[in-house]
Amino acid sequence: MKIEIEHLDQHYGSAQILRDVSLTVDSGECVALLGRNGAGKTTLIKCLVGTLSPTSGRILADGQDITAMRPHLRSRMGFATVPQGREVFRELTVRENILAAARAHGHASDGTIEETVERFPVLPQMWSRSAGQLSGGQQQQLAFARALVTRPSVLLLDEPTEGIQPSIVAAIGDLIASLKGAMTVILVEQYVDFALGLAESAVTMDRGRVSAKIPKAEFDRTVLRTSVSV
Ligand SMILES: Nc1ncnc2c1ncn2[C@@H]1O[C@H](COP(=O)(O)OP(=O)(O)OP(=O)(O)O)[C@@H](O)[C@H]1O
Repeated sequence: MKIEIEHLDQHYGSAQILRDVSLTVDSGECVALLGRNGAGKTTLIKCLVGTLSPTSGRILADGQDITAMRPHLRSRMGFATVPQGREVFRELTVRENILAAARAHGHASDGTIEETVERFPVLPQMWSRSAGQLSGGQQQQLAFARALVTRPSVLLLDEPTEGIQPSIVAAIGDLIASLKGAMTVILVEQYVDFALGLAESAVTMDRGRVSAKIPKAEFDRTVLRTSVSV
């Protein structure tokens, strides 16, 4: 699915967080969204998910204006997210977390769950545990599985490596690499090398503004790393 963000502004009260953000992400493209703490990356992701409404501007999905569309309808349309902090349902079991997402999209019994869970060998071992008992890395894998059982066409990832041990980071990197081309991916990351290793293009965000999109061939010639380091 192609995503077009046009002149998006967002405010929290009187504070302007997003400033005239425009960005086009082609169908199947993986774009890295980089920037310091507080730059506005999560706010932009929430505008795409639909949990925040922009003050002005438009968001188009395959040409359809979805700016005012509610989150569950965007989800049905093919948007899925792995939010910052994972936000798994801690009181529910691993199975229940996955089943709830799959069921909401009509994929409870068509083989999608089995096919998805195969990608995360740790999850079947934890199947009946409550999600709150899982380690951070295991919860992150559950959050990915929960997103993927919806068979998304757009995957919005908000700092998937945050607070995760290196072995799981590598597994998450392999997973994202395997998804490339099959869905549009917007990858918010502070871990610049991880993001640039996966993305085909990158944008940096600074005080609510995004840079022009930088193609992979130009990653080394840009100031991407320094513009993000804290
Ligand atoms: N609910 C809120 N009310 C008021 N201000 C907020 C709220 N949420 C975020 N902000 C502010 O909006 C700005 C952008 O925050 P946002 O979380 O989008 O940044 P970010 O680039 O994702 O940073 P981080 O890497 O820390 O998650 C920050 O100045 C933050 O303090």
